[in-house]
Amino acid sequence: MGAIETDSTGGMQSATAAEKAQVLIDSLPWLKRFHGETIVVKFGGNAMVSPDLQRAFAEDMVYLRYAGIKPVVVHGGGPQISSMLERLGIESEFRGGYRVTTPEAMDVVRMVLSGQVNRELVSLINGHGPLASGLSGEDAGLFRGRRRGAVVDGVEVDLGLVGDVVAVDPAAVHAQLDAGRIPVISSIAPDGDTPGQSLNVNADSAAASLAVALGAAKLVILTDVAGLYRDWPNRDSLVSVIDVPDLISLLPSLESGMIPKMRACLEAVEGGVAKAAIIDGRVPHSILLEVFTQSGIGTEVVPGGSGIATEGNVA
Ligand SMILES: Nc1ncnc2c1ncn2[C@@H]1O[C@H](COP(=O)(O)OP(=O)(O)O)[C@@H](O)[C@H]1O
Ligand SMILES: CC(=O)N[C@@H](CCC(=O)OP(=O)(O)O)C(=O)O
Repeated sequence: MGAIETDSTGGMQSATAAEKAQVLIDSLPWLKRFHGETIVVKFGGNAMVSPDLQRAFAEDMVYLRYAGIKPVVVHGGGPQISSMLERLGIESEFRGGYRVTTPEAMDVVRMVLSGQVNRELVSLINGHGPLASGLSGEDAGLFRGRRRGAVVDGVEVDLGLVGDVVAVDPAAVHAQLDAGRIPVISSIAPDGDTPGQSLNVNADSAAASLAVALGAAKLVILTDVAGLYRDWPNRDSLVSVIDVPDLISLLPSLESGMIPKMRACLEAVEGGVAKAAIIDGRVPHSILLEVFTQSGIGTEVVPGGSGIATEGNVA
């Protein structure tokens, strides 16, 4: 598409009819590849801070749905939780990429994710028709969680009410998909060991567990950077494709938010999802570019074993 002039927002201001048609035709192999398939999309809190980006994201989900693909949204809301905690004067800190979650903070996490962010996304999608339906990981036995800690600088850290998803019953999601809906899921899980207790699950990790349970064709994680940087924050070290063995060796050197994200990609691909991608949610409609173009954007994690990692050559 090098010949097409674009404006500052990436719009095709002066594309000819033939060029516009070519863009549509170029998507044909991907429409065929993903028709009838499930794609789990994780929408991160940092990628959803702008109302315009939220609206574009909702359009993309509707577009995928009408293209015959089954999108399933798992959302975070870390910045939104932090801002509510601050307003309420409740302290919170991150250790090893996870929020240390007290019982008081857990109430806020649940209120913001299931009561605010989930509702906003559902209503934005439903501005296009009655398509989206909100769920929490607590609904209909969707997720079962177990408390986890973290190891920071070689020391075991208690994260409080933070958990991993250890079992998924995707029946409720299948029911929504069968009804033609777009499920929108918040990352809260009931604690399988303590009835009545909810756990705060990192949304990347929840999305990966769900992608595996659904047998999704792809997991796409939207965030606020262009992808994985091998040598963060060196902007020349963006990784375009990385295979599982290479990612496993890179994981111990990663920092903060990238740790759960790359662990999630690993879990998804090792669980049978053919590809997991980290893409830049700040680019409007980045998900369409990821799904419907040859090179995709951002960083793709693939099973591999062939040492195919490449840097600095993102499309
Ligand atoms: N190696 C890395 N590559 C890319 N980003 C990194 C890396 N290490 C740390 N980061 C940080 O991780 C952040 C993304 O994680 P996070 O803030 O949790 O996003 P989200 O809200 O989308 O889940 C980036 O904005 C960046 O600051
Ligand atoms: C345990 C843990 O850290 N949970 C996250 C859940 C939300 C989330 O993952 O949001 P993003 O996708 O926007 O980062 C949190 O409390 O912030």
